[in-house]
Order: sequence, then C-alpha cells, then structure tokens
Amino acid sequence: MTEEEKEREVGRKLVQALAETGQEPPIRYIQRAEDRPIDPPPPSSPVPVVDLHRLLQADGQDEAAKLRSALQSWGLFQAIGHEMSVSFLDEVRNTAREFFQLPMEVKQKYKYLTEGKLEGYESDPVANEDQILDWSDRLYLLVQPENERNLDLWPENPHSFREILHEYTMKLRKVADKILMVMAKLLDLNEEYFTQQLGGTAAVYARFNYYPCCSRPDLVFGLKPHSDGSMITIVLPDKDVEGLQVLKDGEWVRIPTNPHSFLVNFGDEMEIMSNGIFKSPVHRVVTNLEKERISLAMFYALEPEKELEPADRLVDEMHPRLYRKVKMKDYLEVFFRNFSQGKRTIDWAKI
Ligand SMILES: O=C(O)CCC(=O)C(=O)O
Ligand SMILES: [Fe+2]
Repeated sequence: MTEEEKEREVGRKLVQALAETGQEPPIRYIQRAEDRPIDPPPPSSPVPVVDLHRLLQADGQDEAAKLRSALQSWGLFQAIGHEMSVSFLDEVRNTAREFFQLPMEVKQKYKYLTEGKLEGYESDPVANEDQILDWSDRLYLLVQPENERNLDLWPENPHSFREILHEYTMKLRKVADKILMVMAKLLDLNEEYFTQQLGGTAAVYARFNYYPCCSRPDLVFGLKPHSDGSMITIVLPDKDVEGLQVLKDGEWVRIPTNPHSFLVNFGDEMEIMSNGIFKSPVHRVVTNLEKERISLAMFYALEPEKELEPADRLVDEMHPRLYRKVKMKDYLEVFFRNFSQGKRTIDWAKI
C-alpha cells in the first residue's frame, strides 16, 4: 500500500476507533494553519432565548419581536417552553449515548454499504481526495416520510431506540411546525406557507453526532464550518459539553449549553424562500481533550422533487428576487459536494 492509499484507508475508519488509540489525529483530519479553531470568547451579547409557549399565546407579540431580532442578527436561537419533558429529553440522549457505546462490530451493522448514500452509521463521508475530515461519527437516518424509513439502519440495540426515535420525531415535528407558522406570520405570509411546503412529503433526517475526545482539539474540527441545507434545523445539544460556535458579524462566538433548550437554526432553504430576509448562519463544532460530546440534529427539508424559490409575496420592485428557482435535489447535490470542501452553496442559487 502506498502512503497515499494508507492515508485514505485511515480516512474511512470511524473516528471513535482512532480516538481510542489516543494518538494524534492523522494528517487527513488536520486543518490548514489559517483555518484551525482558536478559542473564541463567550458572546458579548447573550444568545437569544425564545419561549415557544409565550410565542403562541394571544399576546405573544413581544416574544415574536424577540424571534425576529434573533433571526436577523444571529440566524439561530435557543428555544425553551417547548413542552417536551426533561425526562424524555434525557431518555433520548441516553439512548443515543448507549448506541455509540456499543462495540464497533455491533454498530457496523448499520453502515450503509451503497456508495453515495449518506444514511446509516458512518464517519465523515469522503467526497474528495483532498478533503479534510471531521473528527466525528454520525448515525444519519431518514425519519419522515414514515413509509420511506430504511428500518434496516435503525438500531435494535438499545432495544428502545426505534420507539424513542419515533416518539421524538413526532413530538419535534409539532415544535418545528409551530416555529415555522410564527416565522411565516413575521414575513406577512400565509401562516401555513412553510408548513404546507413541507407537508406530508418533507424529507426529515435525524443526525446523531458523536464527537469523541481528541488529543489535539486545536488542530481539528468536530464539524467544519457550514450552513445547513435544510429549511429549519432543531438540535438537541449535549447536556453538559459545549462545542458549537456560530459566525456572527464576522466573529466566531461560542454557544453556551442550555440543557433543556433546543438550538434552532435556519438553513439555506429558508434563506432562499425568505428572499434573503432570514440568513442561514455559518456554524462549526470544536472537540474536547477529555470530554466526548453527543448532539442530535433534526433537519426539515422540502422533498427532493420540489422547486425551491423565494416566496412570490416577498418579491417586488423594492425587493428584487435574489435567488433563482432550483430543484431541491439539484441544490442538495451541489450542497453535499461543497460541504465536504467547507464551501457554501447559497451563492450558486443567487441571481
Ligand atoms: O453538534 C452540534 O451542536 C451541531 C450539529 C450541526 O451543526 C449539524 O449536525 O449540522
Ligand atoms: Fe449544522
């Protein structure tokens, strides 16, 4: 095997297995000197917190104003008042942790063997020879539409995994729909504009992210800088361990943990549909020397055959159309290629 082939082989290993050796990260994980994570200060203004319960009350205007400002200045917020119990969220987190703690041979059963498919248990998929890999493994599953689930890839161990993920999917969809209804109102669109676009055919993916400890957190990313390709993403963060950072006004800012809240951010689809009013934030994840970290991101996106374009009502003489009409699946194809290179796709759809 040549040196190059050996390195490629390493790229295919799960990061958990690499981390267990305790050695320094292989070269394919090491960021260029100018891109490496430096520890940013905590935010100078607090990360916005929106109470979803108050938002939906008849007199929720104050909370809606907070939401609007959160979206315009940060592109994300921490959601409280979501009515999911602490014990249920703990159960979801424990189930995810139990899965990642299983022996490698058991987890490998959930590896998707078809080239080019992203579902299943994997490390950062290799799309390019010169790609710098992320220090994380993930279990990536389509959860909606229900009849398109690939249950072969849904772990049966821990035994409650499928049931918990199903329950979480159903509960969280209600949270997503509520937020999207308020967002449509903020834009003076029909309240159901976004929820109808998603509808029963929406492609909803759950991604369990596992960031093992890393002997050199100064050299690698758990997840390289990116914006999401979704309309909306709802992340259940690790209960204790920080790691997420967002680019705000050109500076990286740490998002503190808030264990009972969700982190809600918007993706490129929302930026396009809102004709650029709501920006999709660039964010990244850093690793830790001694602490592993687990998060669960749920991505809500249009079905692949749908067309993605700015809402008609948001385009007029004063507000020219900023993005062209693109088919969702074409957008995602370019998106995943760019993602692996740490590049954004939104410009590709700009007029
Ligand atoms: O781990 C996190 O906190 C964020 C994960 C994320 O950005 C993603 O999965 O796209
Ligand atoms: Fe993300």
